[in-house]
Amino acid sequence: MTSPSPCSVPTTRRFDSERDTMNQLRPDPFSPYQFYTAEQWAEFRADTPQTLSAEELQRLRSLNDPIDLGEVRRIYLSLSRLLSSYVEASQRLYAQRKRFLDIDDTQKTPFIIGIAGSVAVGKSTTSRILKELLARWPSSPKVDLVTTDGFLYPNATLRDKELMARKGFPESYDIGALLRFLSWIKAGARNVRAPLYSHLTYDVRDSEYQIVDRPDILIVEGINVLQVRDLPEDGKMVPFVSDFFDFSIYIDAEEAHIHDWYLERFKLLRQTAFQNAESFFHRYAQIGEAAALEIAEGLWRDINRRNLRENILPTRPRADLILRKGRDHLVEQVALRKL
Ligand SMILES: Nc1ncnc2c1ncn2[C@@H]1O[C@H](COP(=O)(O)OP(=O)(O)O)[C@@H](O)[C@H]1O
Ligand SMILES: CC(C)(COP(=O)(O)O)[C@@H](O)C(=O)NCCC(=O)O
Repeated sequence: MTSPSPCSVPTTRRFDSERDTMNQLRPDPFSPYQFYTAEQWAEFRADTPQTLSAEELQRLRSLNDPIDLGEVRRIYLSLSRLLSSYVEASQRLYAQRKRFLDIDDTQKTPFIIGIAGSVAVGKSTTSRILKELLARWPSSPKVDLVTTDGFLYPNATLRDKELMARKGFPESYDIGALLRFLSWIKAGARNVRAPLYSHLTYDVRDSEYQIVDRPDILIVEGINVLQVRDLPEDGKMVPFVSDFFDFSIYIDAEEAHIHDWYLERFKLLRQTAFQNAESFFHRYAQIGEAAALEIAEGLWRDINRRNLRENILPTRPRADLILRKGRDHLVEQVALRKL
């Protein structure tokens, strides 16, 4: 296959928010990333077969995500092919290291993919599609997906710590539990439990867990997965969640678009999930649309946008791959780390 050439000329793009103007993805000769338009990226698909049907895709996509099979062809098949070469290379390296150390065991180590990005940017859809595509490789690997919301502290604890308005910020997660989970997975432990979160009750589920049993590939999705922590002065060791990743992806979009998607989703949820009397947000289905949208604006501005600016967007340069979406949710640009 002849490789498509990357975009070499900086693209002139309009960024509405002041924040994005400072952080825009701008191809430059010294960037650690190689930039591709969606069309250039699509050529890397080569002969990777399209294994998803329209019905399956419908099931995988989130509420307000218009993703179609064309987008799977353009973006996700190339990504699946790239990841297959990373997984093969990592398995070879792992086997060589065992030979070097004269270790005689057949235990496998899962390949871990981290998926980061703002609330409402579409991480869930990307993660579910990747999970399906990777599981359909000819080698039929076992692929599991874990979301980090299960590792949030329960609401009772967040209330005690006065962190309810900081849900999703680094301090709202039990990072120790997430790190322990990842070390067990990497060590090849069997039947590791991951806690689960309910968007309906807006809380961690009580005594309900997902069992992760030695997958070949584990996808770990969450807004916080590329965050680094301050180093303590007492010399205590502080591993980062991303230390466990073999590959990481950041889903990116202009802040103004993510804001609109959050609001659009809130409107849709008012007509669907919030109608359920069990929903934490049920009261927002019962008030007028203008009042409900004002509340959604506040949640976006005071929690999710703040978190995006302070904790999430600053982690973008740590990703191996960045998928930059346009207004219509479709990926317009792909940046792959070359260094
Ligand atoms: N209040 C809610 N009620 C029901 N589902 C929700 C609610 N908020 C978010 N979701 C769903 O939870 C999933 C994760 O959402 P989010 O954390 O914003 O990440 P992303 O939009 O990047 O996937 C999405 O599928 C979304 O549709
Ligand atoms: C649960 C979330 C923090 C996302 O968690 P993640 O799976 O990314 O760890 C987010 O969906 C959320 O609830 N944010 C708080 C503000 C809000 O209600 O939108």
